Amino acid sequence: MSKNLSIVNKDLKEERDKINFNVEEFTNWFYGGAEKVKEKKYIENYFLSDKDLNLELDTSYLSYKDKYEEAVRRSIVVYKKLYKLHNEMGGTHEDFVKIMENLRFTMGAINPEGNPFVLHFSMFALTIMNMTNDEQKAEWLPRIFNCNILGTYAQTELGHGTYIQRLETTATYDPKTKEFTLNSPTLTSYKWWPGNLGHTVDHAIVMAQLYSQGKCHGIQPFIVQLRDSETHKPLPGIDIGDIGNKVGFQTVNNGFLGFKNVKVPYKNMLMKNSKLLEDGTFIKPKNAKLNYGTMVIIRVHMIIDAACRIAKATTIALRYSLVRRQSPINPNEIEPKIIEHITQQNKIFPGIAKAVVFKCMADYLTKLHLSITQEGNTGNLARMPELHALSCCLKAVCTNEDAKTVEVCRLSCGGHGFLRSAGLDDVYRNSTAAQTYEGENTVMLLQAARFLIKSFNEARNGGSLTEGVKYLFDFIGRNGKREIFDNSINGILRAIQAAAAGRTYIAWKHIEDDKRHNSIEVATNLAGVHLTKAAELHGYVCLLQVGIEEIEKIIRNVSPALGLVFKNILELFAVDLILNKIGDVIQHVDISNEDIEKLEKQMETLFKFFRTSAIGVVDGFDFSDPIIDSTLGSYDGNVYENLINAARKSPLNQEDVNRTFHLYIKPFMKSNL
Ligand SMILES: CCCCCCCC(=O)SCCNC(=O)CCNC(=O)[C@H](O)C(C)(C)COP(=O)(O)OP(=O)(O)OC[C@H]1O[C@@H](n2cnc3c(N)ncnc32)[C@H](O)[C@@H]1OP(=O)(O)O
Ligand SMILES: Cc1cc2nc3c(=O)[nH]c(=O)nc-3n(C[C@H](O)[C@H](O)[C@H](O)COP(=O)(O)OP(=O)(O)OC[C@H]3O[C@@H](n4cnc5c(N)ncnc54)[C@H](O)[C@@H]3O)c2cc1C
Repeated sequence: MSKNLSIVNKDLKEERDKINFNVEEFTNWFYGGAEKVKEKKYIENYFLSDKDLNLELDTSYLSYKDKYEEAVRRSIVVYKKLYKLHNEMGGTHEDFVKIMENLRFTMGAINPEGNPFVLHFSMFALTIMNMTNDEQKAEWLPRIFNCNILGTYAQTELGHGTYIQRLETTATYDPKTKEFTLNSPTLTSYKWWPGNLGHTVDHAIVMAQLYSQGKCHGIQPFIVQLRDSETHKPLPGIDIGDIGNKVGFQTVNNGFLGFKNVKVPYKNMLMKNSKLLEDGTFIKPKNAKLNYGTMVIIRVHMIIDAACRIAKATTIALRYSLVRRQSPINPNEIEPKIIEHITQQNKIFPGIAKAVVFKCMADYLTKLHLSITQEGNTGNLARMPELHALSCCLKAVCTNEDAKTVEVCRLSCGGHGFLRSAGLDDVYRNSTAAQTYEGENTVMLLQAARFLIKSFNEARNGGSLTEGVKYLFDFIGRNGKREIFDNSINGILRAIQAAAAGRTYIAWKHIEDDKRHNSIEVATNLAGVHLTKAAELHGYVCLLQVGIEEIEKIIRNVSPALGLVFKNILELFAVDLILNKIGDVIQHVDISNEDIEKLEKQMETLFKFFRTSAIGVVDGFDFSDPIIDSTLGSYDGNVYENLINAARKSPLNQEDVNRTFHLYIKPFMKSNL
């Protein structure tokens, strides 16, 4: 852990002295082993110690244009170093991945409002790696890797982001010239949102409707050059720019893009899945959704991002709550640390538990993705729908929880939480953006619900179910009887499963009833609210189930003291979950008022136990001060000194009297109105 050299606040020190487990052991679990922690620290320090980055400059005070330019400058410093480090490490693909994984946090500290090259190293590179044939890989990958070209992923248009089947950009193939002609036939067909598109990149993967031999063959990916390699001027027929100020992501350079008769060579259509012969004959892919593959990979990655944002926000909120004193609980005693107020524990402790369980889920989903992708490479696509449903569901549930938790952390810091220097605003902006990008969350839940309803029909007909939805059999087997509640972790899991299955049944019945008067599609739309609730509950079932399985394994492999902390965390997650979903549970589970009161009491006991471990767990997330970048959340806890020092750096404080006094205020005051 990188601790700064200042003296640690005595209240915080007192808390750390009481930690009764090995924090380093927790950190090693969080990052996947001691070796990985060492690598992380080395890589972090390698980049952040570079004076050329000029991290002293607080970019939040800069203009929109200056922020972008500084973000580009800093990113180039980082990428030059990245290649140097990569060579030093041995230059393998694995080395590159290692550096990129660790840069995830470091880049956030360097460019807090977003990275103007993020799409090049994520969606652009991933699409080329996964959707090209061997010749295309050989042509493009070295140029991408060496950054001779820079690219983005241009799918969303002004008129359509969700319903991508109706994207309007066209790519019309002419077998005589062996070229595609790209056009944006309407205003709504303009690409709109792609990150880094505005002024940074010179290439893009463009999703466009393929027309060949007079027929439309649906959306296909094309590599398109947008800007001249020397002058960076837009190429003929390309109308391109930045979409303007946003709620967050100010330096990501999201852009717009229109095409007028832009010629693209035959070899630039990505041909791993769909194929077009030179004479214009279209050959369908094995599964039409294979072209959606990059979105699935990113949705899988988004679970760990959500876990880390929650970990960062709870670190800030907890450290502050152990230093801040206010409002005596007993009028005759001194003001306590605000964490002593049980409502404050209720705000922060469940968040810490979520970060841990989401991390377990991220590990699980990454492994599942790898194994289903390997099956796919051998031509077996059977489990693709399962992965799609699970990644949509968890992307939505985890980013919704993430945004909610980060906002609660801000509130838990009172007024100071509203300061930019508290460091919670960028985390929140990134969390809330994640609710929309890579598939809007309601839409993602509805995709997951589609899978649930199919599985429910399958279960009713005695078919087979994938492991994660087998609980639907239990519901059907109970034949209308309610699940009996028992107050154990597995009892809580069964209760949430019963609630998820019950809500799936309600949605299914709604559709069946409405189908008598409406088409299946209309009936499904009318059941939408139930469907999203069912999918959300299913997401919590998955989280708790995987949390139980993974944490049981962890407990077997760590010291008894840390094992107890993990047990405590799992129970916190489970009890918080059931209390938050009690309305859904009551509908389908035989649970008494006494049971609920017992759960509420159990929560208080869990808080009491976790009170001494909490600081160890957030320290164990191991965010160094430059990464946490917060006046309230630094390791030393010197909150008030940090706040006044940050305030003194405000540009307005660099002079005693601002010129507006002589220009406007004084004349106004002297004018006698
Ligand atoms: C890295 C940091 C920066 C990141 C920046 C963010 C970048 C971005 O935001 S890029 C743009 C992301 N855009 C999106 O995510 C768009 C969201 N929309 C979609 O994914 C689709 O339109 C979607 C899934 C909602 C609907 O797709 P559509 O083709 O209309 O399918 P639809 O007719 O509803 O049928 C769904 C069927 O397809 C299947 N399906 C859909 N997607 C997939 C998939 N990816 N894999 C497997 N199956 C799939 C479903 O299982 C379902 O099967 P079934 O019919 O058997 O039930
Ligand atoms: C920060 C950020 C970065 C982005 N980066 C990229 C990028 O790099 N590349 C790229 O191509 N795109 C990018 N996007 C676009 C993003 O993927 C889309 O905005 C997203 O998929 C949502 O689509 P939409 O904007 O069309 O929303 P809409 O679909 O118009 O959503 C509006 C409302 O309609 C509802 N709705 C829509 N369809 C349905 C339905 N079937 N059932 C029920 N409700 C529905 C939604 O739930 C929502 O409430 C980015 C977006 C953001 C915010």
